[in-house]
Amino acid sequence: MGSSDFSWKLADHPKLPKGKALAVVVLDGWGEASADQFNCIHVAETPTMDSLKQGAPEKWRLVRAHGTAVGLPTEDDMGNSEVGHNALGAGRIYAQGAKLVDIALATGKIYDGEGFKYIKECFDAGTLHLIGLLSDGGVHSRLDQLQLLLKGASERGAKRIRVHILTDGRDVLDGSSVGFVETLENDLAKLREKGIDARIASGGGRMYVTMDRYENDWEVVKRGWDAQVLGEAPHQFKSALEAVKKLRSEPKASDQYLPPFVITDDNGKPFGPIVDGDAVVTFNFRADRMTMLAKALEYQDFDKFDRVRFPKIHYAGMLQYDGELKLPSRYLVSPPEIGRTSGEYLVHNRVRTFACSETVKFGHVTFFWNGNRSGYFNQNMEEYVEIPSDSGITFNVKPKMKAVEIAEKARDAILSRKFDQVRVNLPNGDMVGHTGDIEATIVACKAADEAVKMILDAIEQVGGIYVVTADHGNAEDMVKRNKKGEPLLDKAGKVQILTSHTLQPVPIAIGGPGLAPGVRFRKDVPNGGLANVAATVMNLHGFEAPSDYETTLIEVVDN
Ligand SMILES: O=C(O)[C@@H](CO)OP(=O)(O)O
Ligand SMILES: [Mn+2]
Ligand SMILES: [Mn+2]
Repeated sequence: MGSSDFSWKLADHPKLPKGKALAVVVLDGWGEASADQFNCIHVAETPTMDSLKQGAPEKWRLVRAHGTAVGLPTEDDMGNSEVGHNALGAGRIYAQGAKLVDIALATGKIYDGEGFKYIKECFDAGTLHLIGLLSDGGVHSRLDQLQLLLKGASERGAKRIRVHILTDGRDVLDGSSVGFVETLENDLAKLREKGIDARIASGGGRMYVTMDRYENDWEVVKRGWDAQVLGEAPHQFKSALEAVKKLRSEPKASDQYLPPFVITDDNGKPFGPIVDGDAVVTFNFRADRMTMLAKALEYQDFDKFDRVRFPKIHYAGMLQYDGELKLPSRYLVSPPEIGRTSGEYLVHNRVRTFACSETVKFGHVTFFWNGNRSGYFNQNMEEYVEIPSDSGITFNVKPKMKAVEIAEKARDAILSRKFDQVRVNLPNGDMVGHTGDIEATIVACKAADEAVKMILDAIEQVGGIYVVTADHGNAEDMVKRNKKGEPLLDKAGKVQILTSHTLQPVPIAIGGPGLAPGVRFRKDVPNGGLANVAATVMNLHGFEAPSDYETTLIEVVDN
């Protein structure tokens, strides 16, 4: 399509009417898996979702939510919120950050770009700091990419390198941090043999240090800043391996929540504070949990916490994390250019939109949904409501989270008749699933199901339509399994709890009194994935989807 003949105007759907209130409900971390005691969705009372499933195959089906269906490098890559909501909102499959970084590293293009050149300017006199999530989870970052970057930077003149690690345990098994630190320590020792002064300088668990999101709790970022930039932390160790082993031995310790630590020399002096003249790369490719640190590293004017020092550094992100804010301004790899998202089209076609979640997932139905773009397309047509999340807790303590509050907001928005689309994310299955607490996750799934019920009841009242789906799996499988699907046991004979997302497909259900007779799921899109949902939603608003969108999942048959 040439830019001259481009139009935001969507063609009318030949059969489906406009003007029906449409609820789009995304259950975060709600996949479909076989029914056993580790499937919390199965164990929980979920009468609403169960009744939707009765509509199969015409009104309920499964869609793919992992791997290449959402633009990830391989079919072994579990789904995640960023790629899931990107696909749901954009209606097309983009090579995502993980893959783009792989390509840039494999071709060496990463080193030819403006971002790396900017970083390299500090290599003679300064230190190169690499900050990010240390695991092979592939959701926010990947160890092999860090390894390649270390190699590439050292071959291109970096003489002094400091890695600031964030331990995972959320996209990978809890306890795996020890192995990842060992691997990295070995790599850095090899660099030292080559005369490069390379070390781990600081660390902490991702959920307690640095990787907050959507400004839920700036204290998390501050803890990281103190360790990474100021070289100050409540714990000092001589090595990172000693640090994670020792801190993990505390009661109730977990990789996700390790306290911040710095590595010091024999005199107790931290190895790697960030100072004037240094270069910094945040090596996560995923946006949401690096945006806050990116602001702290980049913005001259900043009042979220006292930075104490604001070093003059050359900072680049692995990717640009926010396309609207252009943050960070320097980056090593260009992000996927996710344009012409369904949200933008619908606004241009007078579809009034309401979007809501609680803080920890708020950006999922706004920022991710709109292609990693913050803010409104058109303030007069859209309203985004954020319900403050609890902060400073792990969500197994309050597994109901704000499900009722989100559902109430959605209900009120639907009943107000001011909106054509009411879109929500219900976080429970995912956020509680990540804690690995099975009892709490069962409570979480029930709460999410009750919230769906409230929203569907409101749709019933206004004669509307609903689309209920999910972004990827999590709560439907809480245990690590062997190839035969049997739970794996650890050395002590206990099942290995799975805190991560899964490779499972997710359900999608359509219905409501406003759904035109004869609308049903097509049979000829058997491999349909999340990217097929946008065209489906556009149809239900009475429009044809743009021709380059992934095909719709529905058809209208004459009864
Ligand atoms: O919490 C997160 O950052 C990820 C897991 O790493 O979960 P989600 O993709 O569901 O946001
Ligand atoms: Mn998610
Ligand atoms: Mn998750």
